[in-house]
Amino acid sequence: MKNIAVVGTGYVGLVTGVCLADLGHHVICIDVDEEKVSHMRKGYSPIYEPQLEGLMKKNIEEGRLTFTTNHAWGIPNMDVIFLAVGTPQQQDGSADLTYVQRAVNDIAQHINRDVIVVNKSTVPVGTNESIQQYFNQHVGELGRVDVVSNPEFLREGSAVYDMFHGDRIIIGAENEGAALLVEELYRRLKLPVVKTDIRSAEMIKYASNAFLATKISFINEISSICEKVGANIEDVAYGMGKDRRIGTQFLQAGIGYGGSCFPKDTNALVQIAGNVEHKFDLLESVIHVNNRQQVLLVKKAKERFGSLHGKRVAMLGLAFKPKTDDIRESASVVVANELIQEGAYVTAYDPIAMPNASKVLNVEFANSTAEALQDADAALIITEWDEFKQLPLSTFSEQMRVPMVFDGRNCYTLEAIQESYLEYHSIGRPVIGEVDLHKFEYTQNYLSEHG
Ligand SMILES: NC(=O)c1ccc[n+]([C@@H]2O[C@H](COP(=O)([O-])OP(=O)(O)OC[C@H]3O[C@@H](n4cnc5c(N)ncnc54)[C@H](O)[C@@H]3O)[C@@H](O)[C@H]2O)c1
Ligand SMILES: O=c1ccn([C@@H]2O[C@H](COP(=O)(O)OP(=O)(O)O[C@H]3O[C@H](CO)[C@@H](O)[C@H](O)[C@H]3O)[C@@H](O)[C@H]2O)c(=O)[nH]1
Repeated sequence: MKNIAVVGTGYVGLVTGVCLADLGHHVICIDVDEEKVSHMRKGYSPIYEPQLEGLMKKNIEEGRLTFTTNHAWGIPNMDVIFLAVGTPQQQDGSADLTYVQRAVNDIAQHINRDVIVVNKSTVPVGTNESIQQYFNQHVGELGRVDVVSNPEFLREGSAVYDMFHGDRIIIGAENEGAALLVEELYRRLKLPVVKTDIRSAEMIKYASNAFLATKISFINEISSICEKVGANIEDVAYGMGKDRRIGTQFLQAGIGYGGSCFPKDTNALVQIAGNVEHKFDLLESVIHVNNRQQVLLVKKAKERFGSLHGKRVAMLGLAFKPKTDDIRESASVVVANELIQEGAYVTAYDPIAMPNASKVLNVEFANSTAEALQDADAALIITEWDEFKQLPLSTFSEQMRVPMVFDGRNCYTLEAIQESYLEYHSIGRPVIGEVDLHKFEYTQNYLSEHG
């Protein structure tokens, strides 16, 4: 069992640290965010991620997991140092490597022996070679550093599960001994290991995310054609996915992909490809389709009402996907801002993500689905939380002023909708029901005039 430091304790670093500790290693998680660290020391996870907190507490109690803000305490005497800091998007779409550079500098200052630095941050091809050169120049006589690229493929909302049951572990290394040692760290997981050179490992990460994003934009384009020709995207995706060469996963049509990875990684790969010789036209279209898809519900609602000015709109779901409190690049942010711009009054509800959303969204927040739907003229479903999928459809008709639903995640079967009193617009499927908007307008005018 090895002594491991993990630098950067966000989604990737914390899950990596906790899971490596659970495999039996001694892990010190280092983060510059003092509040986060003091929280984690007490066994509280700063992020909502199923299974994570329980596993964290267990490994703290069993003495294999500690947290610090102090690189000088965490870095010396380690066998392996994982790097898992953020690589956000810059204005031009390329990856911002500021945090990586700072963390590498922090690590270099405190290395006192031979060590392997394993990079899990998603970085442009060539970055890990630059990191290797930096260590070669700055660590000197105190120890030899071997940099290994080990990109991460976990999904938020199922991160712990993915760590233990991933499809593959990618190890990119120039030094065979370093690659073997990293493989050994994960041995108990019994997962397939792909060993390659560093540049190919870096490329595997970007290419994988770009391909998955392409699948989503492809099925979203097909869903628009389904709407035009009267086909049903659910049946089309199922029928396509049964072909094992295509596969059923990532063919869920909706209001586009969000999150901290697909948007930034697709943009970064477009930048890596460049503007002239290898211009990545296909991926640029994927991004364009996704931007269009994120505003689709607002477009549909606007078309249906004529104008959204003064309408009360309920937004169900804010997280970029279920089972996470992350709203980074979520369609909800785009949708809320569009609605506000159109002059609508927005009330939003999300089972988990409201504290994060309240930092960036200027909307009203409700305490429950029913409260959000109260007197609404339209409901927009943004995230397919089970809570919404299991909602009796009568809740919409009972709570809303106008029972008009725009479902961006196809949460309900058309059969169930047919038995409800809703007008229901979804993605790539026929519209069901038709409310008489004149009747509702008349009632509203009558009530406002006569009290
Ligand atoms: N979030 C995901 O699902 C996911 C999955 C696979 C890969 N990735 C990649 O992994 C990397 C990390 O992503 P994330 O979502 O975990 O980021 P994050 O923003 O959640 O966490 C990064 C953490 O690093 C800390 N940090 C920054 N500089 C530091 C330093 N010098 N020393 C110590 N700590 C420092 C920050 O305080 C923060 O807590 C990114 O490159 C991302 O693209 C993310
Ligand atoms: O069929 C689908 C599948 C996903 N999505 C959307 O795509 C986004 C991303 O979903 P998902 O991939 O499940 O979550 P992430 O946590 O962003 O994980 C992706 O990004 C991570 C960061 O790089 C990688 O590690 C993972 O392998 C990769 O799946 C979300 O907005 C989903 O709603 C769809 O619209 N349709």
